[in-house]
Amino acid sequence: MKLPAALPVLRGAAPPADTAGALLSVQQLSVAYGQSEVLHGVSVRVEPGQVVCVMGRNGAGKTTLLKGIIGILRARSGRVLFDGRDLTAEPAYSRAHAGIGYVPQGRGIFPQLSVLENLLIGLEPVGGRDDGQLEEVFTLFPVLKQMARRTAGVLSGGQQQQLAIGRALMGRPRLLLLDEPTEGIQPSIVEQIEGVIASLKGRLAVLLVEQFLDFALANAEYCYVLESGSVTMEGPPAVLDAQRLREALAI
Ligand SMILES: Nc1ncnc2c1ncn2[C@@H]1O[C@H](COP(=O)(O)OP(=O)(O)OP(=O)(O)O)[C@@H](O)[C@H]1O
Repeated sequence: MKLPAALPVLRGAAPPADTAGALLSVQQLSVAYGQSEVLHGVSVRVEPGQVVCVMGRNGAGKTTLLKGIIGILRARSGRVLFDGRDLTAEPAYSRAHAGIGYVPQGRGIFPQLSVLENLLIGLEPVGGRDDGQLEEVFTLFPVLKQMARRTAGVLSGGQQQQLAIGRALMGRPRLLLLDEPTEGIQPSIVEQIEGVIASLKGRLAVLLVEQFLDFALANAEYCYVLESGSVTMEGPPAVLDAQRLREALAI
């Protein structure tokens, strides 16, 4: 993808004060591992149906941000609001029940269980009810239907990624957190995952962590760049300074 010509960097742009209309509003979130704070006052906003990308080099704090949003890691300070509801003190399962789906880096599938069993586990946030999600997931990822009875551990990396996304979709999330879905995946599957994200656009909001710049810029409507645990750039892909972006991502 051709990057746009250099335009102003929106460094240190003030976080949106109002949360009206936002599906997700992360406000000045700080997260620490023990005494070591790695996320410093990060503010991120996702509108309903919007695809938003978080970029940054290794160790910038992208995964920590997603874990702070889903509640695997607790906030040291700041707030996580979802659909106007303050989830900051809520455990991860409450956030999943509220409508946040999470596809962790490395996929987090259960290798000993079958593909179908993995998918059915994804129904937990909706009380085990399948109102057609399984067929929808099979339509999005036909290979999962073909391999439904197979042990998930035998799937290729790309198939496991599809399974992880499919499992998250079984819970009918309104926001999907995707941590590096293209990592270690062959180009044809990257295209397929890109197609799925495109097909989800408008129906479901996606907060995508991605190091693959072209993938991020092609798919996101708004981007944040994290450096050392802080947002240093943000804006729609067309207004991000291409040179500065490459420097921030060390490309
Ligand atoms: N369990 C942990 N205990 C202590 N420090 C951690 C832990 N997990 C991550 N960190 C540190 O927190 C910082 C941010 O890590 P994080 O995994 O969020 O970065 P990232 O941007 O997702 O990187 P990557 O692209 O490599 O996944 C890094 O300095 C990392 O070493």
